[in-house]
Amino acid sequence: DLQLNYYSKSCPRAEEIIKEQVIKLYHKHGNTAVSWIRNLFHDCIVKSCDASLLLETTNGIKSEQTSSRSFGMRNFKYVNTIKDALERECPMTVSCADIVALSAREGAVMLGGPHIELKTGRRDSKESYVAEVENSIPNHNDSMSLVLSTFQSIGIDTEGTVALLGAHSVGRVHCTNIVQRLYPTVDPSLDPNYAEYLKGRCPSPYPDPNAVEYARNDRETPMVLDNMYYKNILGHKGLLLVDQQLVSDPSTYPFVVKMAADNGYFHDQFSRAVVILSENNPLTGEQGEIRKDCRFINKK
Ligand code: HEM
Ligand SMILES: [Ca+2]
Ligand SMILES: [Ca+2]
Repeated sequence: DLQLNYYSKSCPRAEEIIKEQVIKLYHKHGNTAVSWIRNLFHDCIVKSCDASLLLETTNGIKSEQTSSRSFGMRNFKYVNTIKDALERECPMTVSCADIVALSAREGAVMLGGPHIELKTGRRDSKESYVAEVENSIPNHNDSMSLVLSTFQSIGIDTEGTVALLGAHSVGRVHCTNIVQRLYPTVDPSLDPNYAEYLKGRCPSPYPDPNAVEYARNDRETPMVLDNMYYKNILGHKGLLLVDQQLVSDPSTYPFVVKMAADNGYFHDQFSRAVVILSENNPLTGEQGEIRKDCRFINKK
């Protein structure tokens, strides 16, 4: 089973090393911290928190990163920086799955979020589950009831789901994911002034998907994991349809109001939900393996 401080004997400085590396990377590329949080969601909700997301396409393996749901994900190469630091201290000991979990935890701290106590001892998958990605991760224009039932299926309740979407208080969205709400007519659930601003960011209804055209998720505090997200969506300034639906759906709306009013409550609920997400169906004991390189399964 997962336990607190799983590496206390085998690699006592493991958690400290991950923290040091996340801090270092944050100072070089602030958005790495944002990526670690998104990685946790995209890895853990697909089958298990098992670093399946990190596998690259090679003979016999098609990477989950190639799924359309992974669009916009970045900074995977810096996972290697963290793993290399761990390998130097304790070779073949710390799993990539625990790097996913703990880097997300430290990323949240760097972005002014809560410090979350997480168990460790996850092991790494020996396969990619690319075919399951689209069923496991909702699309940004799916209905709220589908989103809620997806999270429910891994034990995250409505309140926890509302809190997790608060991760959209940081980071960016590319224009391809926004333009349906701007052209040919502006979605009436968008604040008209905000829509004008977004049109400035995304001037074409047909953005080149390879162009680096995007808007920040939260114009107010784009690099702070705070409850500004909920204030924004209450003010009709949500970027994705899924964000705006938290306000229009009567089952989620009361939690939005509460989180908008109380950053501490948001952080508590976010922490609670991250723990559940990070403990989804882990590989433990003799299951899976400890990868040497997070991008590839070990050679036999
Ligand atoms: C139904 C649930 C969700 C949907 C449909 C969704 C969808 C998306 C989409 C479409 C983007 C923008 C990608 C782009 O255009 O570059 C995005 C960004 C992001 N998402 Fe989500 N998301 C969901 C839940 C979550 C959760 C639970 C987390 C973490 C706890 C999360 C963390 C992030 C982060 C941090 C970004 C910004 C990434 C960056 O700037 O590099 N999302 N999400
Ligand atoms: Ca996974
Ligand atoms: Ca923010």
